[in-house]
Amino acid sequence: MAEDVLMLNISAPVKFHKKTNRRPLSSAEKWAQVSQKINQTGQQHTHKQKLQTPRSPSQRSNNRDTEENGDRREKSAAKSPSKVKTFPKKAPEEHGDHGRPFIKTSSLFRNNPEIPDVLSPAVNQVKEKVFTSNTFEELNLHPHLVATLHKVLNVISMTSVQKKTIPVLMSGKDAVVRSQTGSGKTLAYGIPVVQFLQAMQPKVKASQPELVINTHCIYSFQPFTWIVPGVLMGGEKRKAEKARLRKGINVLISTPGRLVDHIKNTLSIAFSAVRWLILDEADRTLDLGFEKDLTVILNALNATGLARQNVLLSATLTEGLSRLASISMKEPVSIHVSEGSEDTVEACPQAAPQALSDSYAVPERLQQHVVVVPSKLHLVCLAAFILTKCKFEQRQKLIVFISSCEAVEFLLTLFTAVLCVKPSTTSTKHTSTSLNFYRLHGNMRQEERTEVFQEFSVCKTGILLCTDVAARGLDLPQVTWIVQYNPSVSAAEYVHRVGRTARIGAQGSSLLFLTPSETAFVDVLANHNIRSAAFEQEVRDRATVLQTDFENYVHANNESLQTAKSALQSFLRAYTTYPSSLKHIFHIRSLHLGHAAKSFGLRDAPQGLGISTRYRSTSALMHPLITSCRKGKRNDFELSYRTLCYCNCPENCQHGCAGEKPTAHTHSWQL
Ligand SMILES: Nc1ncnc2c1ncn2[C@@H]1O[C@H](COP(=O)(O)OP(=O)(O)OP(=O)(O)O)[C@@H](O)[C@H]1O
Repeated sequence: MAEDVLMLNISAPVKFHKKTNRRPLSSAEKWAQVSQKINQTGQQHTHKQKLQTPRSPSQRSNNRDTEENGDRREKSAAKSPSKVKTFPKKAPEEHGDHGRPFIKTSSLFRNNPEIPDVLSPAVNQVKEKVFTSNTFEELNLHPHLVATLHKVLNVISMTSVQKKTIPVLMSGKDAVVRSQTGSGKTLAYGIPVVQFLQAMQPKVKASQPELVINTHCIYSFQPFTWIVPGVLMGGEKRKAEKARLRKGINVLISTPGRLVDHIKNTLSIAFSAVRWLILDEADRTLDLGFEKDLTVILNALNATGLARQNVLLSATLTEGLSRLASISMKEPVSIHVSEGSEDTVEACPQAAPQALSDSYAVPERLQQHVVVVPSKLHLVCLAAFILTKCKFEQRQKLIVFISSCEAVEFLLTLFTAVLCVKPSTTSTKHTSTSLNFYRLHGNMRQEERTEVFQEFSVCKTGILLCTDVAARGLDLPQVTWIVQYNPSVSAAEYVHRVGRTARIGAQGSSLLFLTPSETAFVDVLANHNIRSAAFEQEVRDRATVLQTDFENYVHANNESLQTAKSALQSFLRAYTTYPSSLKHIFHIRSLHLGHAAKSFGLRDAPQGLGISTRYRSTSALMHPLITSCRKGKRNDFELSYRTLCYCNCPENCQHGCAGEKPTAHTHSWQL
């Protein structure tokens, strides 16, 4: 990376602050200054010109994007925008004009791989209608149950999956149910279960628990006081859970692992009384690790010999489920909610899952986007997107998916420190940029997770940085954007992630970050009939200002430096976990370590990464990373981005898309 070096004198801003006796400017403020300048000088210019930092006449005379030109722009942008000072290109060991050492850092815009055109393959989008005109009164339910649906849950008409599933389950049959995310699957099984429990005679006594096991939440219906739900999940104290079981519950909600734990260690579970087994997110239970747990659970249940109703549900059930269906179900009815497909198929255990195609439905009013960004620019692009949405637009609620817990923690700390402006103590004006960051990942205590979930549920605007713990099943209201900062490990997980928005008929958008070498993932998604649209973008000058702030923060002390390094390591580790079917797209060898390091605020590829004692297995992977370093390909970014927009909802599209073919729109990120 020797030729890819930018000299920055980071001590200059400190001098400037002392002289003026002002507090240091945050990135957001620096950007605001840049934007203001741009607005003042560039009102009548073209869109592209508007977004560029004003240049000297000599610079303006040469608009060609030569390397030298690029260098000059980056150098000037890396300084405080109000006091632009350029430095001649010097050897890394040289010193600044006051004897202060220059910091060596690689340029953001050089040696990036070429950005290929992302051609979105033709996709025959699977569509599912969310609502029907039918009401719950038609179902012969207990009047209290219907009243609770209306008054407590504000639910009047049935969704398609509810209309198809509730009668099947009330007739006592097993079912395999697939319908899109946010279409009301929980009530599709919750209502029959509550109807069943309220009708039982004699009423269940707390000391003789009837169990309904599922892996998802079920609503507590207030009028039926004898219906007592209880939850078992990792992260809670086992003793408290045992006590809860002993008191008596008749709806047991549990994760597979925790239930197995109790099967092996707790005597308080009366499996002989189990009447229902519901596996929500059933395809997930087949994932590595869970299948073994599930076998233990099924064996424990089957040992009782009692008849039981079984239900499997997910938005992404595929034929891979046949094994599970054959061991756990009796002649299940396959319910597949999608327009033009066989709606409800009576089937034998083997046939039912085969009736499910590989095409996943996504919510009709979801607009999906892909942005191709070189690794080096990932961090600033994410920051730019967050600032644009949450600072310049109102009521934006974002969920950002990140591949590891450490990276979530790192980005939370970095963004809070660099992007969130603290209120000025000298001014009465509240200058705080209202960026509310939250985080959710598997290394948090259960109580903490619940707290964050509740806070983010009720907040009007905010950014949730999370891992895939938030990808499935969570019903968070009014989420406007799903950002996949690191791509999901499968098309199914993509569907669940984007399904956290555009729920129950609402509008929503998603943005998938890919590096140039990962663009083939778009084809993988298209194979499952998932349609995406391309973004292109540029953020040259302001991106460099921001990147410098990130790097300064990370390199300010040893602690933040180590945190960044371990976040990078965790990202690399996560990158090795893509399934072999996707390794041709997401292979650790095609990652450029130096560029990936940049996206963690590190100035260069960390030297000692491979010697880490904690992640010895990763160290072996470092060598190919360094040797696979790609050099020399220059990347020209545009200052605006174009969207190729395929709208699933032509009637709601602000761009006027017909929905049939992609339409190009030009946008700008207001940095
Ligand atoms: N008939 C209905 N009318 C209005 N709202 C409903 C109806 N049924 C369910 N809802 C609401 O829709 C939201 C989504 O429901 P739910 O979480 O059950 O979806 P899901 O299909 O299980 O999604 P996922 O696959 O993501 O888990 C919830 O807030 C729920 O209260």
